[in-house]
Amino acid sequence: MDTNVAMNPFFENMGLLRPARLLLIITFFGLIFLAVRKSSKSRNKQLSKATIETASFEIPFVGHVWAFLWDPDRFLRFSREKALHGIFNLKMFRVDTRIIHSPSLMKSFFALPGSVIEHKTMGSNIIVKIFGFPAAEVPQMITHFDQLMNTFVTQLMKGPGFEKSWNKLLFDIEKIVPSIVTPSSGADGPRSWERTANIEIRPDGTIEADLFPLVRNCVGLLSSTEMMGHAFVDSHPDFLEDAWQVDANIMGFVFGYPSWLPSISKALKSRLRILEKLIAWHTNMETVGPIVDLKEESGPFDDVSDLMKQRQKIWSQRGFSMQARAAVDLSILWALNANSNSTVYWMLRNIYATPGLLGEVRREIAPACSLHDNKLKLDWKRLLNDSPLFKSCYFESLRVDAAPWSFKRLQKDCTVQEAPEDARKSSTKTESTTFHMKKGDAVLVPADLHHTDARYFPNPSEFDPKRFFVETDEGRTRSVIKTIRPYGGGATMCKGRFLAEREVLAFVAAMLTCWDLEPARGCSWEMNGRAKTSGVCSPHDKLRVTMKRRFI
Ligand code: HEM
Repeated sequence: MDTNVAMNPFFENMGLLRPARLLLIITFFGLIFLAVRKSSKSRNKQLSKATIETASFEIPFVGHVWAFLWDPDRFLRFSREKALHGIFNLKMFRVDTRIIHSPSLMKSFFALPGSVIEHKTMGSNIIVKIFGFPAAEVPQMITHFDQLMNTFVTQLMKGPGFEKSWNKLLFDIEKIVPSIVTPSSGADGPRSWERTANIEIRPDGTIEADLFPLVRNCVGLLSSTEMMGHAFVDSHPDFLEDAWQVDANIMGFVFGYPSWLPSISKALKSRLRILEKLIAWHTNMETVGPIVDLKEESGPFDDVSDLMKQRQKIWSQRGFSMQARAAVDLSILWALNANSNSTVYWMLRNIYATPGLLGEVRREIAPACSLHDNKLKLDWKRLLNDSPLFKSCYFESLRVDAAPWSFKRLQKDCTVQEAPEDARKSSTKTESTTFHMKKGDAVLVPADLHHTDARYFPNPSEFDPKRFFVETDEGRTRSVIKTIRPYGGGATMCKGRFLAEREVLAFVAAMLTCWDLEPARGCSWEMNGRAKTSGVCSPHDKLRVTMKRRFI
């Protein structure tokens, strides 16, 4: 007999206690069996399967295409109100297009693995269509996609580059904003943003300008210089004008509108001008070598951001063409400017347009914004963590003015789950519901369909920042983004979201501290509609303002 077994008291006593032990074991496993059965029964009770409802107005063969194209926003909102759940189906010709808009379903959908929502091929094809990336290099792009994307994560979201990036950006904001609309009297004539904003200086020293182009170009010039450095920006001082042309024709590029259409032809010329300058910039950088490894100064490329320096090394190591590098950099310039610049505009306008809010916000941020020697100093921690009203104005501006649509195609069958509280009818509110979707289905997540849903945001068209307030256990008020989705979700969720938040807050704080704005004659803070873009909306109207320095 094995001595170890003999010495073990359990086995020693086994013979004596066998019937009792057997009973014990049976009882033990019996209890486990009952518990498992009970829990699986109750799980089944709390989880029901449902088929995805199809929206009204389906026409044979074309499905919902007509209703959708006629007035997409109205049709989607109508269908949302009719549906039992936060998901419904549109037939686009023969393709099932699942529209998802409740918070739990969006979360469940964006959590699906990359094998279900493949993004590298789709992302690469998009940059071919919109930004002129060479189609022949798509396979190479897919291979190195993660390595290139990771530079955003380490530089703009976390890791050592993150703090450095936004500290640098803020350093320059502190210098630039007080002189933001002090027009140049340089020999080169007015800068492009001065021209597009139609700046006029009045005899009393006040400035009159079109607010949207002013804000969008000033913010753009600042952030693009931080990202690319002076060598690129100086080589093409009007690059932002060209970027706006591309931005205005994104959908035309995606759907391959013919190049003889005047707007597409103009946008193609703009794209070409930027690409040529970016190609020259990359070619010159290549002669210096990987700048990120240089111990000594790199001359005109010294002020290129670390993000771009790191990417230059990868481009070079992986042997991408200059055209490919330029096209992707154009997409970055676009991502950098397309949404945050407009958010600064909307946040300013919303604060001014809401009775009483301007004074309240100024009082809150005053301790975080101080002026010394005509330079603005921002206390970052305070602005970000101790200014709940101000931060909520940012979230509320994104809720009201950002309307990005995330579009995906499923590579595999999958299920998504809706939490009971998101079901629209009380009868379904006690249980979670799962929905099955098939390989090949299209999925659209229009963020604004949730942002305008009165069940989550009462009086959705009202600008009410306090809806983002939460009380902490210590009785403090904090601002929390809650369920809005201005940055999309999943693997392709915006990589610049932290940078954007800081950039927008810094710029708006600086503008509120340094300037008093008033609508010029014939204009008003009242909104006259918004034009939908791929992300944050553009204004329909032209708001001209007079600007007066608050501190001389
Ligand atoms: C308020 C400002 C911004 C908003 C509302 C915004 C919104 C978005 C949205 C909706 C997407 C697509 C997400 C999806 O596919 O689900 C996106 C992607 C992206 N954004 Fe932003 N963005 C902002 C600012 C920025 C800034 C300042 C940068 C800096 C470069 C940036 C960089 C990117 C990049 C690189 C992607 C592509 C991510 C990927 O495909 O993996 N964004 N953004």
